[in-house]
Amino acid sequence: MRKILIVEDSLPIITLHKSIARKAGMEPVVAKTLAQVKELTDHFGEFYCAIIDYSLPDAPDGEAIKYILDRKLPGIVMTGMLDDKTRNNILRMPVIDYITKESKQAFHYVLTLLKRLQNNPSVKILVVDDSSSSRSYLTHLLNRHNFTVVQAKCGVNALEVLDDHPDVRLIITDKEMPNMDGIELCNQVRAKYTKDEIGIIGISGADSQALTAKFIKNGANDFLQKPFCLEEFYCRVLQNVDYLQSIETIRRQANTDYLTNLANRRFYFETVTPKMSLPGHHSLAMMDIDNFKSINDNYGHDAGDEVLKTIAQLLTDHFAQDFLVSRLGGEEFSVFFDQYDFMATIRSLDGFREELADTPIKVGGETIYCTVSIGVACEEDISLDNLMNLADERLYKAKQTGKNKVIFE
Ligand SMILES: Nc1nc2c(ncn2[C@@H]2O[C@H](COP(=O)(O)OP(=O)(O)OP(=O)(O)O)[C@@H](O)[C@H]2O)c(=O)[nH]1
Repeated sequence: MRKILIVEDSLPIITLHKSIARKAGMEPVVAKTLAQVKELTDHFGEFYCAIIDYSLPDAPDGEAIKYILDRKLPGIVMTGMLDDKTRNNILRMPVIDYITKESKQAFHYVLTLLKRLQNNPSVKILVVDDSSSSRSYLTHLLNRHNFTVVQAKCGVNALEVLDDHPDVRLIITDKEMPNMDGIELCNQVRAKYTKDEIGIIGISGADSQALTAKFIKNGANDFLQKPFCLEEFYCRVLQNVDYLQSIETIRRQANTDYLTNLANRRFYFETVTPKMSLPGHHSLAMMDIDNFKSINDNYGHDAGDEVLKTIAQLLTDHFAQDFLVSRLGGEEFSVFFDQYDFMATIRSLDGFREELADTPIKVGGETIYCTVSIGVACEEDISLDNLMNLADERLYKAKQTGKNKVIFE
């Protein structure tokens, strides 16, 4: 478990911070004074970050913040002092963020921030600017929040970097650049990716209000005017990342079966249908658990759910490299194959069937064994409906002729 250093002298706030740290999956260690912080210096390497109160009994003017940041431990500052002088003092230091203890909301914000910091390494941001010092500065700011950053020196270079890093989620781009400027880059990116797939924040030093609209009209999600204040920069980046992640979550939930985490019926049809118009053979398997009703009746619905999850996991283990595994509904699954070696497909399905039959599924002290019947079809020039119907007919034949088998003709 990651450790977090809490530098705070107020007992109620220590209690709050401890609970927030645990909710964020971190182990809190408390220091109430700068002297206690200094005693922990040799252990700074063990901490993920620190939450630091601006004013401590032996460090009234932010001295603990400086001490901690100078020793490269990332810090979030909390303060009850709301004046501009303190704010400017804090923002001159390389803090992750600073939060005023104005309300309960501030502590909620700390929790969100701690969760984000742990999640941000999985968020890749592309910084596009022809000035290497601007690129470095922006990269440095983003690294402070643990984002993964890649860079490009112009629009053309950005498109190349994007090809190499299709997992980029956000682009922060300057306007004026040689080869291709930020506006044209927006256009080019939008030809391939929607605003929900990749966010774009345009940045420009030019003092023109029209530019904001131009960036947005050409596909940017947001805009920042240089020179920007750090707080605004982070707010806009975090807001855009949050938006993109929310969309991603909604999309994942809409496409995924809640119980097994496999693709659901909707996603299966949406994804497989375009494949059918490609030339060549297409093959898919329809499968159905044998006597599943009696599993539910004998062991209960929860045990039935465990069986479904076990089968889903085994299907993923066997066929993740194939095009798509889906739970179409109830106790019915389908695998759509990307390769046309039909006999190899039959062998792999039969291997799966055998392994499932030999897999003990343990639920609440009981051990359940179950089997599946599988129908497979492989055809050229056929609609998805017809291919599924053909596989279904063979699945029915498998059920009628003893179950626990693969039928492919
Ligand atoms: N536990 C659980 N059961 C489900 C779920 N969805 C469907 N079922 C059950 O799946 C069972 C399907 O039963 P039947 O269609 O009679 O098929 P079967 O007993 O497998 O018989 P055969 O297909 O002939 O081998 C029903 O009891 C449904 O309630 C689910 O999400 N969880």
